[in-house]
Amino acid sequence: MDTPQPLYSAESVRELDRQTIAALEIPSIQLMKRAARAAFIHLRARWADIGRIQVFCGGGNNGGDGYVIAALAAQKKIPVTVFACTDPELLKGDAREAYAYAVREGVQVLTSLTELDSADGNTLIVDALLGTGFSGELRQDVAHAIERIRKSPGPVFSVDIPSGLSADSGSADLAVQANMTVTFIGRKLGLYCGRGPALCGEVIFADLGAPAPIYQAVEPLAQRFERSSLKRLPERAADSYKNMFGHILIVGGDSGFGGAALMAAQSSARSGAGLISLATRPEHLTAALTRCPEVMAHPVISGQELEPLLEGPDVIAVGPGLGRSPWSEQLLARAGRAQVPLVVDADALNILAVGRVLAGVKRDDWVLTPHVGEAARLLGCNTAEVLADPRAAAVAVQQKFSGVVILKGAGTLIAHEGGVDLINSGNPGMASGGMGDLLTGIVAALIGQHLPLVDAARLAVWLHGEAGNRATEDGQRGLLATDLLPWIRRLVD
Ligand SMILES: NC(=O)C1=CN([C@@H]2O[C@H](COP(=O)(O)OP(=O)(O)OC[C@H]3O[C@@H](n4cnc5c(N)ncnc54)[C@H](O)[C@@H]3O)[C@@H](O)[C@H]2O)[C@@H](O)CC1
Ligand SMILES: [K+]
Repeated sequence: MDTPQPLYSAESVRELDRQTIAALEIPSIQLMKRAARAAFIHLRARWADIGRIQVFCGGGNNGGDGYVIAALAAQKKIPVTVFACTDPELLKGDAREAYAYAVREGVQVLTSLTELDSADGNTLIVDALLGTGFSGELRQDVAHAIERIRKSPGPVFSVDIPSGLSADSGSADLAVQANMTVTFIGRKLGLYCGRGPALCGEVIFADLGAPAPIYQAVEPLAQRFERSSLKRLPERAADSYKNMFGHILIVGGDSGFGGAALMAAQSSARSGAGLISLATRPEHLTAALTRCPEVMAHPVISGQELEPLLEGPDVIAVGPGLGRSPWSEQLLARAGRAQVPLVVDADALNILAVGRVLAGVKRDDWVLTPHVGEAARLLGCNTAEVLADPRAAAVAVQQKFSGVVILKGAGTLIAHEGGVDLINSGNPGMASGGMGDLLTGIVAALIGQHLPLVDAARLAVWLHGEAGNRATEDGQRGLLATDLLPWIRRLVD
């Protein structure tokens, strides 16, 4: 198993920069030149035949990287122009030195956007306006430069991070939309969550030769798990029997929402659960048994009828299609008292947020799976606040309710007692009804097969996204949640 990738804050990467310079015993301008060379190599590999380059430079060291890249392009006889967003006279330190280097190499530096030729499809834009030093509201002059980059028809290459994207949170108002981002020394969390995955294009990491021991001393914000770093289910013994792999009870499916509970049951089944029960409105029984006869479907018209069903299962997943009616509240209240691990999703989270049911309850043995809207309700804030810092929101939900919190998104965050994990899998085709119900069923099935809660959450998020990717052979639009089921089965072993 590989170790996960650490994801850092801007402040931590600055510390890594300092430690790298000290450990390598080189002047800081040399590290800047390394960064620019690494960026230039990737840029040339991707756009070997580009006609010309326009480099947009800011007033800090990210701009400094840009000036060095411009100098390297000039050395290779690629037509290159710099737009200096900050008057070069105002540059300091390494950035000033980098500017002088570009001028020595004959690079034309313009200080007004009106003087800059319009970019065409054969113009590569190098975005070196803002890196890890960006904070607060965008200044007008930089905003104009970003708008200009966004209008250019050709490819865009971002140095370290797309300008306007927050390295710490992945939030952005106005930001550069890149085709490729080469990021230095430490991976920034913001590249992988929130708006990051949509803005960065392909992300390439260049460690610039930073020695491995420096990473020990700096705390990351999160750990990124990929397929190779996930704990998997063990092989099954030849003499296995169904009771070894967990009995899952799915509770949900109020009138009008029967499909959600059924899909959670189906995804549990396809993730290897030994036995599956479904507690739902009587009107959904025939459809459930027709679609998935392996499921033991039970009609419940009140919380009382749920009571005997709570005796058998090893894991209970409550929420898919649960609704918010008195029936829904009764079911959540009963399910929430069961002494087995719980997976809590969808309307169960919305009911929890209101606080009439399970008020003040914290459990170490539950997994909460909110999307951004549900997380906002759980925290009593609005979705914009969650989007402004999804990691902080995931941590806040975890602190309020304990257990494991899966905050779903383009970069899904998993907050637990040991820290925060991030998993990028899936695609925009998965923005359709029923996808969350599948995830709930997968998490429950993996817990039922004895993975610790955090490992179950990680593997489930990856499986879910990867199944979504595999299922897009026929396109992303029109992808249905149930299209993922065969893929979940193929990937779970
Ligand atoms: N420190 C080092 O050792 C290295 C740094 N490198 C580069 O340096 C970058 C960090 O450099 P800096 O710390 O100088 O910071 P940046 O260059 O990322 O940002 C500072 C600049 O952004 C402007 N700025 C900040 N907030 C703004 C806002 N809200 N609106 C508009 N403008 C704003 C500041 O006025 C300043 O001009 C990294 O991202 C990386 O690209 C690389 O050269 C590798 C080595
Ligand atoms: K940048």
